[in-house]
Amino acid sequence: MYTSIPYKIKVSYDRLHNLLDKIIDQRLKRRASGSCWTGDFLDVLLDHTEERGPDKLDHLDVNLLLMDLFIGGTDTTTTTMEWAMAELLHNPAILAKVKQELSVEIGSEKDVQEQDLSRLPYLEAVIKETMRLHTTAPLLLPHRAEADVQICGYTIPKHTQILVNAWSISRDTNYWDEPTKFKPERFLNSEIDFRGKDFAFIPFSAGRRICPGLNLGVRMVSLILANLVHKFEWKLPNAVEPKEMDMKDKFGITLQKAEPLVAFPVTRASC
Ligand code: HEM
Repeated sequence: MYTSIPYKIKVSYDRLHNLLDKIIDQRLKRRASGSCWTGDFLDVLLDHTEERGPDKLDHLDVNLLLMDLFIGGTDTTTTTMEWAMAELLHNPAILAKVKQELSVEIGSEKDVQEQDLSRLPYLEAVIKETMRLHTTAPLLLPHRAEADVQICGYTIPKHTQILVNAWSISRDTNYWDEPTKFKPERFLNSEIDFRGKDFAFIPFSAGRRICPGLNLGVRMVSLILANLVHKFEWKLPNAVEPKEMDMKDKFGITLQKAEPLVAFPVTRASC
């Protein structure tokens, strides 16, 4: 099944596959013993294995679906988080604005909660700008034409593999002013969103195959970033100046930082 992928990745996939098998088996035993239905995602999927009809899944379907979510949801969110933190440390004036927003809206005593996120427009702009400048999946995922199509005078034959360069789109000077600069302000008082209707900004893709984890991903990244900034001061190692930080990227399915970010958290009280 995974014959065309590198050996190291295959081993990780196999381990994840086995781990998920164990979790599914445990849950099946619990369900068979009559323990209560938790209503979580796994229970809902397993309910579909007991159905008859076109929606019926088997245990392999459940395993592979969960694997898809693990694979789709891990590198993407951690890479976005790392870039967002790196940009904030690289741009102290922007970091100060995020802190200011958090201090006014949340106050120093409280943690940031999910329901607070709608009151943090500057944080949201920082996350959008991170996804624009460091497009998490630069070529999205490969697609394939189901039929011959004509686009702008070009013929795309049926079965052609299509890669959409979302990275280059989000740096196109026809749509973006000073595209290589990190400027969250460009998203303030702007309608541009990443939900697939603005084709100049498609970090989650668009259309039927748009990332199904969009809402979860954005919430996770926003909540974690907000609390990291709100609860800690951050120091760079070896007295590196923010402007000297290495901000180069390394091409891959996800666009990682070439040099992993290293920074030390210091709790507010001990600063
Ligand atoms: C910042 C976070 C994330 C980003 C930037 C992101 C981005 C993307 C992109 C660009 C695609 C390819 C869409 C396409 O062109 O076909 C994709 C697909 C996918 N994502 Fe995400 N994603 C994120 C978080 C998540 C999370 C948290 C999950 C699940 C828990 C997830 C699950 C998936 C799955 C299952 C697919 C494949 C969908 C399909 O094949 O139709 N993603 N994501």
